[in-house]
Order: sequence, then structure tokens, then C-alpha cells
Amino acid sequence: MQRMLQTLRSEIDRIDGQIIELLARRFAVTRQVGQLKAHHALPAVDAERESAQQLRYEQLARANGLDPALVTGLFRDIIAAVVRQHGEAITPERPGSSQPPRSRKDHGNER
Ligand SMILES: C=C(O[C@@H]1C=C(C(=O)O)C=C[C@H]1O)C(=O)O
Repeated sequence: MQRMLQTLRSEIDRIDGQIIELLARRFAVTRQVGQLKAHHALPAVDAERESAQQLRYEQLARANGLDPALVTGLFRDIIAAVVRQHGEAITPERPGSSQPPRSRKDHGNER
């Protein structure tokens, strides 16, 4: 039983690694969208696009036997982080500060 558990957990770790790699790839692409939007003075949020994505996530969740609420909740958090990053790209300097905004990486180091 211990061996089986170890095998299954190794598989979980491998899948988690893939999910994180894919997430990093998604953020790399959305960063480019953010730069494009900043360059053309477009708003960070596109509510119409997000509504279409929401429907797609629900359909894909059902097609894959997953709870649509779980999947849409995960993407809500991811998209909220993207939009925050876009906001930072559009407003590169914090008011009253000569320092550039800290990257999200720095925030992660706080305790
Ligand atoms: C990436 C974009 O910007 C925002 C982030 C989105 C996302 O992470 O999928 C979707 C819509 C926008 O609110 C975009 O407009 O495509």
C-alpha cells in the first residue's frame, strides 16, 4: 500500500509541475497582452472576453467531468492576478514614489 501511495503521489507531483509550467506560460502571454494594452492605452479588463471565457471554462469543465464552479473559481483568481499586473503595466509608477512598482515576485517573499 505504501508503494502504491508513493507511486500515485509521484504522479500527482509530476502533474502539479506541468500545471505550474502551463500557468507560467499563460502569464508570459498575458504579460504581452498587458504591454500591448499599455501601449495603446486600453483598459486592463475586458469584461466581454471574460464572459466568453467563463462560458468556455464551464463547458470544458463539464466535458472533463469537473465541477464547473471549481474551474471557474480557479480561473477567476488567475484572471484577477493578470488584471492586477496589467494595472501595474498601465500605471508604471506609484503616485508620490520615485521607485518603480515591486514585481509580484517580490510580494511573494513577504511574511
Ligand atoms: C489577457 C487579457 O486581459 C484580461 C485578462 C484575461 C485573462 O487572463 O484571460 C482576460 C480578459 C482581460 O480582462 C485580454 O484582454 O485578453
